[in-house]
Amino acid sequence: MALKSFIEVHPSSHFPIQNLPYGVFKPERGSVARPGVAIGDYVLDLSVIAAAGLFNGPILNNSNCFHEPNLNKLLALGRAAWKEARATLQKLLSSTEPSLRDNESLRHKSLIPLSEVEMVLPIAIGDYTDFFSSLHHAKNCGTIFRGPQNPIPPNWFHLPIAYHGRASSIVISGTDITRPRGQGPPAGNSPPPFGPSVKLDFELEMAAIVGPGNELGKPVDVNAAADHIFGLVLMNDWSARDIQAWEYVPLGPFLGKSFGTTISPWIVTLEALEPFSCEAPKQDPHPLPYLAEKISKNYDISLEVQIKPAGQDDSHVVTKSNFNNLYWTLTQQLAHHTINGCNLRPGDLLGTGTISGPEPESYGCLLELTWNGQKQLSLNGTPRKFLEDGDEVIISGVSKGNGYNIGFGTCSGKIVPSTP
Ligand SMILES: O=C(O)/C=C/C(=O)CC(=O)CC(=O)O
Ligand SMILES: [Ca+2]
Ligand SMILES: [Mg+2]
Repeated sequence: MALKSFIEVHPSSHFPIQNLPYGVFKPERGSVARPGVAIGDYVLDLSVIAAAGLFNGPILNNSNCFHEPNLNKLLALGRAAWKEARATLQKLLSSTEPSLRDNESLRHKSLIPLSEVEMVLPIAIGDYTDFFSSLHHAKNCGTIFRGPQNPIPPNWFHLPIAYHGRASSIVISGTDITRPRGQGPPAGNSPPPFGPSVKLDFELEMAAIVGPGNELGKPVDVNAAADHIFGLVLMNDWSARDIQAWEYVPLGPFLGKSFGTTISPWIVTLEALEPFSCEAPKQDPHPLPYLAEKISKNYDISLEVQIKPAGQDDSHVVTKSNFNNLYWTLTQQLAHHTINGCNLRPGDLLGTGTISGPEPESYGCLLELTWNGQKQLSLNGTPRKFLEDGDEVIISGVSKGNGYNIGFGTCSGKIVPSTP
């Protein structure tokens, strides 16, 4: 029989007992942030569960990792600790286990309605890297930025291309994004125009949260790389296409992407996603030995982006994609990142790159959806080429199982005008 919680969970909920995603929250304004897991419409306060001595497995019984304002200590402990925490929490929340179910005062202290809490960034992010792993996205961007002759650079099929992103401007879902100002491409011999970006875009992405990481000089083997990934979040790599198009030659994205990156508050673990793992696309040419993995895994996660235009009450779906559109796997990305000896640390964030599918309805950003503004979208009659002030972008992600969902909730942000 399917695992069931004593807490009522609606079948459409993203957070059944099979999921138990991790986040960090404040029960009320001004209170201290602490780790929790989502269950139905509640968050379970893990600092209260730890203080009650209920993390009684061999690895976690004396750990203070649940009394921290972020998850970095838990991330550093590695897969054995994560498995122990999951087993403890699934048992504690199950319908047949009395220790929390029948303890009214503990239930009252540890289970808080999600509607009452403030979610904060769940990790301290030391470094953020963004990959470029959807073939469709690479092809479309290449065509738009560099022309149709050779849209995909020759290195693309041999390595997961990436750039170093900016960790300081990563924000939690719900944070407003200020329209960036900067230089755009000049027309003819005129000087470059300067001002608020006129081509502000979203990018539909997910990101991996790094666990223990590796010592400087010691690469991670691709077949062991999954043990270094705690879980996934939704991510919006906001991009100013005019700033980007002018600045990116030859060193890659800089100010066109460093003004804000939004992540969802809940980290869904790889354990919870395991039932939705699927074969990754066949790679041709065969990758070099350090990237050739015994098991090449993707995940079946349905992704959707909605835009709620300025001044309107309803949001409109602008694209539907799936995580399984990625060509390079998470484990190949991580192994490649460390192959030169570069060290990854607990809490590092690895963006997948924009997740575009093959069909125009599955493109992962407005640059592709409107072909750099040559076409416009209709949001129930409201035209859009790029984002306008007041527009809200809402990403959601879910894996649909037999009678339950493993969901990510949403990742949203609203554009506010440039500051002069
Ligand atoms: O093709 C380019 O020059 C740039 C493409 C991007 O903007 C993509 C980037 O941020 C990586 C990604 O999201 O896939
Ligand atoms: Ca990106
Ligand atoms: Mg960004």
